[in-house]
Amino acid sequence: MVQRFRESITHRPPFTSGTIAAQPDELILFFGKGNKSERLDYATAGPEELDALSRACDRASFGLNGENVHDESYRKAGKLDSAFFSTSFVPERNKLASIVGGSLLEGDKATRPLHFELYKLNVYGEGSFFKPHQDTPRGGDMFASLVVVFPAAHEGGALVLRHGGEEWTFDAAQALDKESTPSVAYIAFFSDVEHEVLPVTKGHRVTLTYNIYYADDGNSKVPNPPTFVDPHARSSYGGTLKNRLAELIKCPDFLPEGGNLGFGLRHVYPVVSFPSNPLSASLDNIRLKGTDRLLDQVCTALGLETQLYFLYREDDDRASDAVAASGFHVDLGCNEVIMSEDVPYAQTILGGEYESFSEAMGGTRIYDPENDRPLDDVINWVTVPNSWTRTETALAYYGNEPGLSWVYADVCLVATVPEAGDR
Ligand SMILES: O=C(O)CCC(=O)C(=O)O
Ligand SMILES: [Fe+2]
Repeated sequence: MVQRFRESITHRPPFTSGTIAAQPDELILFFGKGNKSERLDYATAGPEELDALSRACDRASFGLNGENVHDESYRKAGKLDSAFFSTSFVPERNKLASIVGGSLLEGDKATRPLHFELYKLNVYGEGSFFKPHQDTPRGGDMFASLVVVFPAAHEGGALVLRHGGEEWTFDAAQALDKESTPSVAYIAFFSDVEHEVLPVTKGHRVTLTYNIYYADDGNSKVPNPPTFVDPHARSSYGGTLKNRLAELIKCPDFLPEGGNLGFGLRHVYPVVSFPSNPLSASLDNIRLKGTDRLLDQVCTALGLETQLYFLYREDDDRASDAVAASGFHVDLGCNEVIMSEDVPYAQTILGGEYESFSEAMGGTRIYDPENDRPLDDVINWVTVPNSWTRTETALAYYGNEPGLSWVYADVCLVATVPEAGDR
């Protein structure tokens, strides 16, 4: 059951979808092939204006064995290349780019800047569809596609996604119908996801498609990406997470006396250290996002208290050297210790005697600053802690030579499970 819960955290659907509010100017479209262009406002456009847009389109082709082919038994839709229309809807300028980046990507990938390349405008009139296919990558760093569906009245045209034996459906028409303010629907999916547009049964389904690329070499970092949980995740993925955790803690054999569950965070966060006191770092600035935020909410909703901790590892050579050299000798009785930020750093390092630790005494424990020793119960890691959010702390030590060493701490989340009778 722990395995099932763990999988519900790490196994995410390969797409993100939903609706977002659109500004009035984002719903204006200019299009045309000659010298004069036509103007269309999705907020007010009726069937005639949408028909005019449809007539301005070419027949959409698709890639088959490296060639563009027209085959209306495979794809029936109209298209305009980006040279023939103009829109002020720009994902990087509204919240969509960060929504897509923040919910599709995790870990250090989520901090990489993305480029959204406007690809085509498509009009799917009545009877239009696009049979199952994968999108042709247009360059090495393209990893996903984005479809934005504008609020033109239509029915049908749901997008069906298939990946790893699973299937999902996103009906943009239905999603837009539920909105009372002007909005667009969006869906972004990884390039290896097969997808299909079901036939439009009424009206006009007008979309913009974008190719999504990494816009860097993989080494640069955007320091503080926005906090976000996408609505799809909250409902379906969040629901699974909650059910699996509920099922786990309902079982009386699971941590009967209570205990701690530990989670590695799946996003990168900024950790601030204060220049006036290099031995302090703060968890205050961390606002959890994406999966991490969802997990925190799910734990809290099920009556588990949560807290962020710094995790110090014994297998960090430099830390052990520094500790050994600092002359403290308190046996921690475990090989990893985690502590909240209000533990002064000097105490942290009290865990000397690293060498005497045996595997049998192993495990991660929470440091108790009042008694200057770790608490008895260990952390049961549900997901492996990682080094995506890491602090470096300088530690001066005095041995036969004075020196300076760095100690690393990784941020993780711990949820406390009450004893079986109390949950
Ligand atoms: O319109 C859609 O939802 C998907 C379109 C598509 O798959 C494509 O243009 O490659
Ligand atoms: Fe496609």
